[in-house]
Amino acid sequence: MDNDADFYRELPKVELHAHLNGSVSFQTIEKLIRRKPQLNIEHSMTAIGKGQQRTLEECFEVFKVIHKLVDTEEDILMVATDVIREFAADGVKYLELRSTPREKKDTGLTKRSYVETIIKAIQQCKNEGVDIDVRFLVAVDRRNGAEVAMETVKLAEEFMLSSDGLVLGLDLSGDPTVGHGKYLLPALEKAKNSGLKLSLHLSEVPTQMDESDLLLNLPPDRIGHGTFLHPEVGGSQSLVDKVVNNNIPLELCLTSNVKGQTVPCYSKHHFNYWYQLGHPSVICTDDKGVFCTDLSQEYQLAASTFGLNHEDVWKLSQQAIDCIFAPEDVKQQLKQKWKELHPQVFK
Ligand SMILES: CC(C)=CCNc1ncnc2c1ncn2[C@@H]1O[C@H](COP(=O)(O)O)[C@@H](O)[C@H]1O
Repeated sequence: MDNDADFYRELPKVELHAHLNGSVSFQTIEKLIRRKPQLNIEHSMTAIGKGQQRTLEECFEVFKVIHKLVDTEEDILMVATDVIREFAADGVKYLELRSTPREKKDTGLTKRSYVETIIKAIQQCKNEGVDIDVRFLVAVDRRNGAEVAMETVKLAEEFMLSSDGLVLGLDLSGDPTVGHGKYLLPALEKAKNSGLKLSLHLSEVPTQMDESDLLLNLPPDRIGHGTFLHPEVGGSQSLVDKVVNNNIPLELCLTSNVKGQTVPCYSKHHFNYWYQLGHPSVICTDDKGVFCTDLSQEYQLAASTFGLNHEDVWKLSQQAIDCIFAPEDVKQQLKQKWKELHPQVFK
């Protein structure tokens, strides 16, 4: 068909869980490879194609390869502007990008200039009139421990105050099998107390029950993945109760979880559990470049797997507006936009 594909492309969408360096498209990787031929990097090392799967460990190796390709301010500016334009072309009207500030001595890249460059990319796209509202979450890689987490929080706080509302929060991500969230608690508490919104990757693997129990007490403002929170997959009712009682939305990434093998197949994805509960859940891409997907495809997959019709899908994309970190007036503007677009999408 492709009226159906057209519907999903035209559907206005909100993307809340997109890691910048995981979102780099084939075309942009091509440009980066041309800039750095000496690295001998091939496409097969930066993406996981259709029908392919990798272990979690292998997936995290992919990010290391992409990080080698993206290590100057110029690279970051190109990657961020390309990613923003691609999300806009996919019908995303509001995007919260996240990325881990990195420094690279030999290229002069600092963590501060890293964040500044992403802000510059957001402003550049805005000035060009790209039809998308983009905000930024500063990411903490759990691998780097408590001290780096605290430094990152301080940087995020500064940018929250100086970026005119573009920097809204903090993301906790990185290889879930490394480190323990208890060491990061002081940094996360500081972030929360200063007004940064918290989106935490929780229970991405089954061994994180204690950590999730602890971090849910903060409580976070949103949860990334939450794959193993519910009792049917080894989580617990008390974890579910904490999520439900605090009304914490989940960011759910179907293809990422299937390709990374934390979920056995689409039909067993925990989207169904939370959707049936009526709990706020937002479909997201995670790493659209690495997992060769886009948000339209992810909505279409959720619909075909779980039997949602176009009206259900519309409601799902509209409900995502209530889960954004930007303030109330932005939510109202987006709701108005959805209202205006409805006749066009259902023509
Ligand atoms: C391996 C797999 C199935 C990935 C999907 N799930 C993920 N879980 C945790 N952290 C992630 C995931 N995807 C991306 N990241 C984080 O995002 C980084 C890449 O984007 P960036 O450099 O922060 O701009 C990775 O190094 C990692 O720290």
